[in-house]
This record gives sequence, structure tokens and C-alpha cells, in this order.
Amino acid sequence: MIPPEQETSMTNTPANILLSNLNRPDQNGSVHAERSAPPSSNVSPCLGDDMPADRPTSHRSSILRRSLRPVTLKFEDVTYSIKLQTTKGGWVASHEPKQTRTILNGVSGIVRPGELLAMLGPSGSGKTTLLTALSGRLPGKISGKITYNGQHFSSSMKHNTGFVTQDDVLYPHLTVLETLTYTALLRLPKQLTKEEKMEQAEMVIMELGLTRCRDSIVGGPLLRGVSGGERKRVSIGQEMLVNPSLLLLDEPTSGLDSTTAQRIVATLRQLARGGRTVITTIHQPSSRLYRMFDKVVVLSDGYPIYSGHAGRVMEYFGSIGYEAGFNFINPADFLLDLANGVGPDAKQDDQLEYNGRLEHQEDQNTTKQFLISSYKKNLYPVLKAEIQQSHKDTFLAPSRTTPSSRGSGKYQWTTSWWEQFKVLLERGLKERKHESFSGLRIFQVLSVSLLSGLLWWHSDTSHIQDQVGLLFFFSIFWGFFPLFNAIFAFPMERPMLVKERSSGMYRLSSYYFARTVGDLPMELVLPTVFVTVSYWMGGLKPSFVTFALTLSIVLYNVLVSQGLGLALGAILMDVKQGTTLASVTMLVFLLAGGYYIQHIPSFIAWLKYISFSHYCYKLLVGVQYSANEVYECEMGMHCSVMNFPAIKYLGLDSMWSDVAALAVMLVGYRVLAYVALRMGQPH
Ligand SMILES: Nc1ncnc2c1ncn2[C@@H]1O[C@H](COP(=O)(O)OP(=O)(O)OP(=O)(O)O)[C@@H](O)[C@H]1O
Repeated sequence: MIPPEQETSMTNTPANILLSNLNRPDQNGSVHAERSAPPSSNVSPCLGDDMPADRPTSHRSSILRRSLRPVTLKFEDVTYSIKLQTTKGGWVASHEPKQTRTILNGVSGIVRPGELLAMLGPSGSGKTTLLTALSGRLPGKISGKITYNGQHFSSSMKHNTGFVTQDDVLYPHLTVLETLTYTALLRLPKQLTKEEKMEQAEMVIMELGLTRCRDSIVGGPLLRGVSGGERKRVSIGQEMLVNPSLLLLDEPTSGLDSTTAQRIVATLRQLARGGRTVITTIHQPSSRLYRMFDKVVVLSDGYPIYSGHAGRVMEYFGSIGYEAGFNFINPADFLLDLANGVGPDAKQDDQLEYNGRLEHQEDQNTTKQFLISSYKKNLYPVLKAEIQQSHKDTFLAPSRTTPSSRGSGKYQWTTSWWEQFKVLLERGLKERKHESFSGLRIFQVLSVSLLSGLLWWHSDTSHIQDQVGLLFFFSIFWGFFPLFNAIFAFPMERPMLVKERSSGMYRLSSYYFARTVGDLPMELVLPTVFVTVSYWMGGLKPSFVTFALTLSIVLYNVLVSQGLGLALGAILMDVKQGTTLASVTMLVFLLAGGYYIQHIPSFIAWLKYISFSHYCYKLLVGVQYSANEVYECEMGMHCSVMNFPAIKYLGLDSMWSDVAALAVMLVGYRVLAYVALRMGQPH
């Protein structure tokens, strides 16, 4: 540790600057008092709420105020490459070796509890990739070393980490309070009562200044809800509920006005001051924002050009020959120019002719190369020594993490399976009630049922062909409708599922059951209404038992068809592909069902055995007509309905095997959907 009085007498070499920077926070990672001064409070968030920093200390009793398990994050020589997809050759697989692109190249740094680190760099420089790597969510192999209190990323660390993605993944129809309450119910430990969890959600709302919009819906691209800044704070609040020791945020200020952006960064700084380690990527911070950062990592094409104390950045670049001059009041502008290879004296592109621009490009590359090699020569050795020194410290003085938060021991879910199921079910019903009970859907079903009732108005066995047609229509309509609705379920929910599962919020099985059960009421109410209307209007057998059996068969068919839709959605995870495949499938089922064609060549007749509509149709006909029933086959002549060609072709014996075939499909499609979902999910 360098005594402060010596700092000023040291020569301004880059290495010394960094050494003094790295030693600035005290052993516990707490940062200087002047840094924790409250941010300016001249603007009020969420229509005038107070910011957390403006609150008197009596409000600071919340769990948000102090981190329970401080985390020191160190990353050393982090390098990450991806294999580029080659599109050459169109449909034919290319045999050329896949090209590799290095996105991160030897990035190092250290962030202690109480510090706010910002990652800066031009678009595409690798900020998000680095942030994702630090959150333990980057797929593929990362070389280098990332440690959390000297340990590798573990499942308990995952639950101690908050990750706020650039795009807010929130349910648009839930209110701010509902969003945070459901998150609290799912993420807070079972030792807390439901009331205590709800209280925590209220507290987060207060802490993040969302009180006045607590009952407003969150909204989204197609639905007006709270403002972008408020939405961002809801996302931060969701992570804050678990009081994470490590909080990572991807561009939390993008798209926001400078005042809101400042408010969000001020909140982050407050959170850091509570003993958390906070890391954020940021695009174009103003000088006001920049002053709130403790540390910065500057990336240029995936290479670091600076990693250290934010306040010493000008000194460092000055010491290697890049003085900011008068143009740069904002250090972030200066850093971004450097990361783009533009020195302070360089002419801007708009001041150059075409040829000049080409030369300018070369100059930029030379500048970048120089900055990268300066980093390697001057900053990297000191940073490495610092990281290794603190490795030793970690070894000598075990960190304050609780035993359960270390190591890779098996993680216990915060809530029971049943609790997760109940909360997810309730949340799903609330979020989708608008969609399920939408007037359009009800109109669609009611109008079709009335129309079919009118078209088949009081048909009787003398028009047996028409009656059988109505039963076939039941099987096809209630094959199509639930299938297409179910295809949307998982692809549309995927971002939410990935986000919540990545933070270990719930088991996949509890989500899956809650989702499928939640869809049932509407999936079953609509066909019930439909069958009731068209059955009695259409003049089918006036027997309550036959009606009840007909309804049960249609509902059974709905469940099977919904299962196929869920499976297609989960396998393809793409609505367009899913609906295309579903329409082909239903067309095949329609043609092979046994109504339109009764002389299908034997080599393709097996198609009907994979069609649930065929089984449904067969069962519907089977319950409608009994063996001793007759119909008028010719003028004055009566024949057994069992000899009616369409019914004879079906062969109404062995109806239990049809029920069994549908049961196999009912279970099989759902298991398939679950397996597909599990294979595509983070564990
Ligand atoms: N899976 C991937 N496939 C192809 N390219 C990728 C992939 N992931 C990242 N990249 C590329 O890596 C580079 C860094 O991406 P990253 O998103 O980390 O940049 P960024 O600095 O966060 O950019 P921005 O500020 O625009 O969000 C980009 O050029 C991006 O196109």
C-alpha cells in the first residue's frame, strides 16, 4: 500500500499511476468518503419520487443497503473467440474450415466491493461479451481466468449475481408492483414469509423511486406503459431484490435522456457503496456520469487499452503522449476517440477528402496498435501483479463469503416446487388474461360456432352425410385452433425464460407445468361453448350423454393438439417455422382423416394412424351412432348406419384403442415439448 503522501511525489509513469490507483481503496474495498456524496437531486424520478440517495438514513434499514457477501472480481487475460458461420454454398454444406474471430483479447481487471466499474469502447468492441463472460453466462470456451473471491463461478455465485440485460425483458401487462412482487416470491428464500417477501418488493419500489408508478403497467414496444427509465429501474429492482453482491448491467442508460441516465448511474453508485461490486457497460457517458465511475476498462476491437482507476485515465494517456487538450471536457469522448484510433490532434472524417480518409484509416490502426502495446507494456504487468497479490490475500485471509456461497456445492432452490408452480401459474394467468380472454378470440369462436350451427341447422339422420361432415368439422377445427395457439407459447416466452432461468429463479418443470395448466381454462372454455352451440343447433343426437361424450372427445382432442403445438414451438423456437410446419401437418391430417378420401392407397394409408384428428373423428362418429340405428339410404329404404360408406370405412370397432392412441399422443407430445425445452435452456 502506498501512503497517500507519497503518491504526489511519485513520477508520473503509467505503471506508477496504475499502482497508486489500484491501491487507493482500502483493504475492505470501501471507497473514499467524497465519492459517496449523494448525487444531485434536482430531478425527480417516476413523476417526482425521491431518489434513494436523497433519503434520510432512517430509510436505510433495507437489505439493499449492505451486501451480505462482498465479492472481489478478478479477470485475467480473458480471451474469447467464436466460429463464424459460413454462408457460402447456400443449401449445400460448406467444407471450408470455419473461420474464427477473436472478440476479446487478453482483457484483465479487478473490481472490489464498493466499486463501480464502467466498460467503455466503440460499438462492437466487445463490452457486452466481456460483461456476459463476467456474469458466467457466456457459452463456449473462455480462456484466461475469472475468479469471484478467488473461486470459480459456481451455482451459488449465480444466485448471488444480478444481471440486467440491455433490453428490458419484462411482462408488459403486469404492473410495476406485480412484477417485483412475483420476482420477490420466486427469488427470496423460503425462510421469509409471503408478507415479508411482498414487503421487500415494496421496499425496492421505494428505494428505486418507483412509488408513484407502482400500479402502472410496465408496457412494452406495442403497449404504452411506464417510461423507459422507469422500466430500466424495474429491471434493476428485480435484480436488487436478492441483494446480489455482484451486479452487472448492460448499457443501462442507452436510449435515456441525460438526466434519467444520471439518475440511474447515481443509483448504481449508491448500490456499490452498499458493499456491492457493480459493473456496467456504457456507450457515451457524459462527463457528469463519467465522474461517478471508480474504474474503467476501455476496449478497442476486443483489446484493452486501459484498465484501472477512472480518475487517472487522463494522466495515463498523457504520460504516453496523448494529452487531451482543450477539446475534451468529457474524458469519455477522449477515451472513445482513442479506442477508435483517433488521437486528440487528428482531423475528423468530415474534414477529409476521400484519399485522406484512407490514409486516416491507416493512422487510426497505427494509433490503436500503439495504445494496445502501451497497455501491454505499462499497465498489464502492474495489473497482473495486483491481481496475483490479491490472490495471495484471498488465500491468507479467507473472504467474508458464507460457506454456502462458495464452492460448487449443489444449490438448493430458494422456494419449493409447489411454491414456484403456484406463483408462476398466478403470474401467467395475470399476464395472459388479456390474450386468453381477448374479444377477438371469443368473437372468432362464437361466430364460427353460430355459423356452423346455422349451416347444419337441425340436420337429421336422413342427411347423414351432413351430420358426419359436422363431426369431421369438430375434429379438424379443434385440431387447428389449439395447435396454432400453442405454437406461440414457448418462442414468445423464450427471452423471459432464459433470463429467469439464468438467474436460477425456478425449475424448468414448475415453469412448464404452470404454463401448460395456465393455458387450460381458455383452451377448454372456448371449445365447450363452441360444441354446446353447434351441437344443439346442428341437430345432433338429442341425448345429454351423447352430448357430454362428444364434448369430452373434443376437449381430449384439444389437449392433444395443444401438446403438438407446444412440442413444435419448443423444438423449433421460431413462430414462423412452427406455423408453417403446423399447417402442413394439419393439411395431411385433414386429407388422411378418412372423410374426404375413402380409398387411400395402402402404401400411404398409414398416415391416418398418426393423425389425432382421425381418432377424434372416429370417436365422435362412434358415440353419435349405435349399431342398430338406420338411415334412409334410398327412397323408402332404410339401411344400417354402420353400412354408410364413410362410417363403414372408419370401422367403429376397437374404440378403446383410439382412446389409447390419443393418450399416447397426449403424453408423448408433452414429454417431447419438455425435453426440447430442457435441451435449449441454461441449466
Ligand atoms: N455470437 C456471435 N456471432 C457473431 N458475432 C458475434 C457474436 N457475439 C459477438 N459478436 C461480435 O463480436 C463483437 C463484439 O460484440 P459485443 O456485443 O460484445 O460488442 P459491444 O461493444 O457490446 O457493442 P455495442 O456497444 O454495439 O452493444 C461484435 O462485432 C459482434 O458482432
